[in-house]
Amino acid sequence: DRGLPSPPGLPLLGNLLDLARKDLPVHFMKLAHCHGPIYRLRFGTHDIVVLNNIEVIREALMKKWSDFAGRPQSYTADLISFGGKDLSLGDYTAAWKIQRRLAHSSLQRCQRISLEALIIQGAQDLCQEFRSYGGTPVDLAEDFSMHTCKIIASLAFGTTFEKHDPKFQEIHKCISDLVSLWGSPSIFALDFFPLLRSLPNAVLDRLLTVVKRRDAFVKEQLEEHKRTFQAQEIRDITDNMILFLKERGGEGLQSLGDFDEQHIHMAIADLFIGGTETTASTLTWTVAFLIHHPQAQDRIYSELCDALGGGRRPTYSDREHLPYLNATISEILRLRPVAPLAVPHCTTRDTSISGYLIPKGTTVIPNLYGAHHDEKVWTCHALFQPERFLEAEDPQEAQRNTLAFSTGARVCLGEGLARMEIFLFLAHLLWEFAFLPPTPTELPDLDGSFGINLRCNPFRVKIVPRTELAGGRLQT
Ligand code: HEM
Repeated sequence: DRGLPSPPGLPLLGNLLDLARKDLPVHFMKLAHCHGPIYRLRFGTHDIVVLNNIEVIREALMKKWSDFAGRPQSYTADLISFGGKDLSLGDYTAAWKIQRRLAHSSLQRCQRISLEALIIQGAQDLCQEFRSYGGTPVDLAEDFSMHTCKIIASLAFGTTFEKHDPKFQEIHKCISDLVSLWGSPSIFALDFFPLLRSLPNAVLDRLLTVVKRRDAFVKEQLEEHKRTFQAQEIRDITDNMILFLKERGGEGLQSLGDFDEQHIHMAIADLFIGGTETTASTLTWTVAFLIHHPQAQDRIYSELCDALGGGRRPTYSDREHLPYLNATISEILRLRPVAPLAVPHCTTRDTSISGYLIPKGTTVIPNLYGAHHDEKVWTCHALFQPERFLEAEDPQEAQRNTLAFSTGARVCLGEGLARMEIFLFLAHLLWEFAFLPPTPTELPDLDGSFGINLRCNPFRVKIVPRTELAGGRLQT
């Protein structure tokens, strides 16, 4: 990679201090101001290439998608996924390709059968819950997380959990813990400082306990589904995967090379994890921004009243008639992409970006957050302005410039599901309720906290039925 710009580092430690920053996406953007949209960071013998604008991200992940389809292998990822048989963290191997295709087709199949009705039911349950608060200020992040978890549980296992079911609460907590422990610095350090692996590590112990619980739950579901499986009646993602096992793997999976049942186990676990915190986090961010922008809430409400014309509840086909709600969703995904640095990629062969050589095995980080805040592409990039998607010279180009779900071989597998959930939940909630701060000065923090996810800091909100507002409006 001769000539690739490289911010100065320290002797031996290289750019460790850059990589250890909490606000990595923002820090990477600042480095891009000095060194250009693509640069290399070095740590020990590891090279990490960071991509900071839409052109270089598209060139790598779309145009040369197979060159950038790998994942860097790590000690800790191996530890939690039967030696790296992971869907989201697994490398670009023949077995991974089968795993991804199977996960994709299983999800598609369930989506065709029952998805919209399932999500609308979830949205109505959530409305019921919000009504029950009677205007008392609440933190609704947990409600969003529970309800999106219920939907993916239903798709994955065909199980309709009740919110208060202890088993559901346990697995929901297990997933939240896994996501937050995985992002902790002492886990990150284990991958780069092998000496630490022989020392006691309380965070790693907790992570392994949580992983054990996750695996016991997935295994139990798999075994139960195998017992009750009927080929004529494929009810959910797990059934679909068992069908694949029976059809293709009846004779011991030899025809599938390294692919085995642990790949199926991990695919289910990953869909379950991916389906819980991400969508919920986007919904929480939307409410936080809308509390700051009551005029945007009123505009969405007016649009919903016009499109629905009376008592009917929103369906997914209404999205064609709700441009401002769609623009609001695009703006939230732009401003606060929940996976701001995607998941690190790794080059599968010697390749290049912008004419710079990138050797095989290099870790590549697409800074999606940086691309969404590029002032050359987005005027007043830090401001919440849904109109930008409606008034852009080329609205489709504006859409293409947002990459919250990434792109290419590793594009988010749950994008279709997430988009439908976000739209239907918001349409139902914003049609029935207005979201207000508990007091005029208690407004949500809009900066959030960076980790592997970009999380909204906790806030309280007063949820008021539109029917209780004068003229149904927040603003006159
Ligand atoms: C707002 C919601 C969501 C956002 C913004 C989001 C974003 C992302 C991003 C940025 C990636 C990494 C892509 C890359 O490495 O280039 C990803 C991967 C992934 N997502 Fe999502 N996601 C969301 C919801 C979901 C849902 C609902 C599911 C499950 C049903 C899901 C399952 C996955 C999986 C399995 C991967 C790994 C794909 C692979 O490595 O091949 N995501 N997502």
